[in-house]
Amino acid sequence: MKHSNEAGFFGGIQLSKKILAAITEMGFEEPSPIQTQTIPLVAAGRDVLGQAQTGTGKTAAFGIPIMEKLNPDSRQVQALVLTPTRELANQVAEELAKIGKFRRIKTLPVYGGQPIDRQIRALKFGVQVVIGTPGRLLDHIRRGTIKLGHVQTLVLDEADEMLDMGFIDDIEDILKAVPGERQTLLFSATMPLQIKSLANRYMQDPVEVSVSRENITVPLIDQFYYETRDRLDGLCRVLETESNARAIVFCRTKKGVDELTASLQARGFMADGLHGDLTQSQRDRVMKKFRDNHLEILVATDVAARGLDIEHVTHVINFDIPQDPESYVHRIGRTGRAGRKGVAITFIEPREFRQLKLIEKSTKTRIIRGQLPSSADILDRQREALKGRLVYVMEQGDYTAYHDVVADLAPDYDGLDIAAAALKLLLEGFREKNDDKTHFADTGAKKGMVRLFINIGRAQKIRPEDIVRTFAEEADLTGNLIGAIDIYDKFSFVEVPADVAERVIAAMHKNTIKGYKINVEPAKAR
Ligand SMILES: Nc1ncnc2c1ncn2[C@@H]1O[C@H](COP(=O)(O)OP(=O)(O)OP(=O)(O)O)[C@@H](O)[C@H]1O
Ligand SMILES: [Mg+2]
Repeated sequence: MKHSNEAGFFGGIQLSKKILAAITEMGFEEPSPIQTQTIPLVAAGRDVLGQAQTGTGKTAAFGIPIMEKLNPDSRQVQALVLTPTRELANQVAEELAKIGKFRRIKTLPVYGGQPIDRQIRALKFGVQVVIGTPGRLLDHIRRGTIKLGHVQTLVLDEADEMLDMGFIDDIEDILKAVPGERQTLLFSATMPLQIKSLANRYMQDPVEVSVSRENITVPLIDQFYYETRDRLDGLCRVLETESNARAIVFCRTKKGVDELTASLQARGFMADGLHGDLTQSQRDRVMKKFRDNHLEILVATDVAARGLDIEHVTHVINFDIPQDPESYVHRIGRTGRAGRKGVAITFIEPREFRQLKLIEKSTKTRIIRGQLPSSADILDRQREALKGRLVYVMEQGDYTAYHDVVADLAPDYDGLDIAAAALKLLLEGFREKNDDKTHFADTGAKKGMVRLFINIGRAQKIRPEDIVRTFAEEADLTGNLIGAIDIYDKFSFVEVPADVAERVIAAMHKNTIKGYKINVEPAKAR
């Protein structure tokens, strides 16, 4: 190869100048342990079963030697990488493209939910590396729109997931389309024994590289659990105390994701949801928002558990406890990546304690019992944050319009008192004394009314009129209620007279609108 005489070193590994320039541009200075151990093996053509903790550079561990070996002058697909999710296919494609940039190697992500015609055109034009999810790849294989006869290297990223029941048939079908004489690479942070033995069927004399057999979770992640019966309240407390958090919150089901997203949005958090029932363009939009830091909270199913590398995720929160220890390892691994610190929080109900212990045992880690922040803690933090914002406003200097207010009060009140009262007003809002008979929090509702939060999930076909009518009928509040209900934006809130609020909630709990279960609860004060 013509580049082989111009070489340099990445740690102790010899690489061509072009690859070295690319990874230097990516900010890589030293290889990570999995890279040190596997790059030479992959370069030498061996089959490798690679296991290393989340966020320790497994992508480049296979990506660097693959991009080094490929022939950029041939337009045949020479390497095929399989990933379990579309988002991961995209991300791996991008990382490989960066590594191969100066060798002008073309990579193409191929997954469902994207127009197939565009993919077919790109494949026809010729690419050297395809990164795809099994379903769409099979589609191309069956249509004859992808030729895999020149594949030299096959990678199963998240190998244990790919060889798990859900994907195994598809994988076997794809294997039939690639040459038997090939290099096979399997990577994951978790490699259960039964998967390992299964893997042997697809590999030839594989070398097993295991960087962290003992400790499969990342030591830089502080792991806590909170035991509570009101997880939504607990989550809000956590999120409210962490003012600069960028969190991924995992739920067990798609419906759970929708409901939690709506609840968080209704409480004013910048949150959005990700799961497999959304359209691809919705998924792309949410991912982009989160990556660009336009979202504080990504609420997701396990579709986001594996492989995703999003900068500066500070917290991973298991709103629902993961189904198995592997899922726990991968979920929390979305934080604490590439040497950064992270926090993982798992909410459990008392009956889930055993499940938590099982996770602790099989991951050989300790998950420390945490104390949920009290309302006083939250206020403390908010006061601190307020101080910062106040200084900012003073530095900006654009508040002379309020001088008169202070000047009016100044003869009768102390300046320190005026300022402190103004801050209290800002943080806690305005509440008249004696207006607090119910347990409903002050949410800024009109006097004598309370605000109820309506969780309509994804039942977006419901019109405001349907809600009003059902409220009126079912709570037996015909007549006077209808005029009293105010529908707010996205019809997330209604305001009802304080004295009927309890009845409305009870009646709506038994009820559905157009077949959808509608959850109604008192809105939380913010
Ligand atoms: N040698 C290196 N030096 C600095 N950063 C690196 C190095 N290798 C990889 N990285 C960066 O570390 C981050 C994590 O890498 P990667 O996504 O490959 O981890 P992973 O081991 O595949 O994790 P997971 O198990 O979650 O899939 C990425 O942002 C990647 O660019
Ligand atoms: Mg990975």
